[in-house]
Amino acid sequence: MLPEAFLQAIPVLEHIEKHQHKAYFVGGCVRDYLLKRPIGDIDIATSASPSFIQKIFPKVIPVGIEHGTVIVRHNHESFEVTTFRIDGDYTDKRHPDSVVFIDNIDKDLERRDFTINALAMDLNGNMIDLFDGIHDIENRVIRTVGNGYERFTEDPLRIIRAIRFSSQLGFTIDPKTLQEMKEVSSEIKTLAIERIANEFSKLFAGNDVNQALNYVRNLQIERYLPVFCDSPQILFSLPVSITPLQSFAEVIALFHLVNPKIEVIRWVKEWKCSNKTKQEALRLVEAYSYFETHGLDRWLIYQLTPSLYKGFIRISENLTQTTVSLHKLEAIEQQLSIRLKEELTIDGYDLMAIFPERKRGRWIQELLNCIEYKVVSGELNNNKKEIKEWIKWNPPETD
Ligand SMILES: Nc1ccn([C@@H]2O[C@H](COP(=O)(O)OP(=O)(O)OP(=O)(O)O)[C@@H](O)[C@H]2O)c(=O)n1
Ligand SMILES: [Mg+2]
Repeated sequence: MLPEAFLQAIPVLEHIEKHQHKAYFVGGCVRDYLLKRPIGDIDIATSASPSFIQKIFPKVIPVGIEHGTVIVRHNHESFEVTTFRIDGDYTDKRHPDSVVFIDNIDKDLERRDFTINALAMDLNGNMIDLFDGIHDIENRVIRTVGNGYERFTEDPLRIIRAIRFSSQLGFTIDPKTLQEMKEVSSEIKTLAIERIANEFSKLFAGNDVNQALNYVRNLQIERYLPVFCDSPQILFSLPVSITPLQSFAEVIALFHLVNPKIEVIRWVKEWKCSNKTKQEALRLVEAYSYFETHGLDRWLIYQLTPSLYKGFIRISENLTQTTVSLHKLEAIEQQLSIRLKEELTIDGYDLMAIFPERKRGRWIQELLNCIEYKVVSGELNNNKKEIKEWIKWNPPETD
């Protein structure tokens, strides 16, 4: 019996086959199925043209129709359906200049990156394995389909993908493939940084991140990566054995904490990260720096917010070799009397009313920050009367 993810896609394959076209599961989903790993996205390859797929399914999103890819929506799920194709040259290193649709899957599998990704499976679970992908899965090896030099030149991102798969799957890279990666590695500098960042996030999240980082160091890939290219030693500054990180924000935070001269802002800018990544990295750094001097306390937990607890734990684990328990963070969270500044029972207007003779100014924000700290750390109750009383005895200095 196929896993649930495949079962949901079966009606899509059946519908294509009903129209006298071939359809297979391909790529990562087949690999992960054989490895009994959780299945991510389901990719389907077919002999039907994109326009034919658009005709026979009611809901089709033409995401990359010029390369033969559409998304079929079925039962509120999305399936990437790509027409069998052979690729022309890749002048932009990302998209082939031209693609030719074909009606046979063999050549389609031949253009793919690694043998473990070049498997196809039909509706009944029968495998098409033209390049010994199953053998390589059994032996836990990453090997290119055919000539590695060509595969990596077509898309140099595959060099980083190979290392990412070694991290995620714990596979080793075949020596010949590794040599070919080395030969083409300088082409990495032609890639869009967002694509590299996406692979790097997955690389750092893999269970075998340390093996993967050794590959990165051995191939000296840092020469072609922003920030690292100016300070190659930072790749060697990490603890010898790190535990996986689950987001690029965590990666940036860790690198900044071990190399404080390189600011988070520079990482974010040169790696073209989102604002969300930037904010998370800054918070993690701030929290960890506070933790180093104050240890775990309510103020730390309050600043961190629950969505970053696990990231904070992973950063601490990498830097202190001791484990901070999630349970402990949550227990401290329970003690918090407020979770947000807005929950304070006092605001700027109240402060101005207490000191009517004072002009508006920085003192208001500073006093509010001070009250916020005292309430969070439990020195003051979040009670308007009590806070006012405290202010009376501790009036702010004049600006
Ligand atoms: N540069 C690339 C990217 C993808 N592929 C092929 O397209 C398939 C789907 O690509 P993608 O979803 O990016 O990778 P997956 O192998 O499915 O891995 P993931 O688990 O990350 O989805 C791959 O298996 C591989 O056959 C390729 O040959 N070259
Ligand atoms: Mg995939």
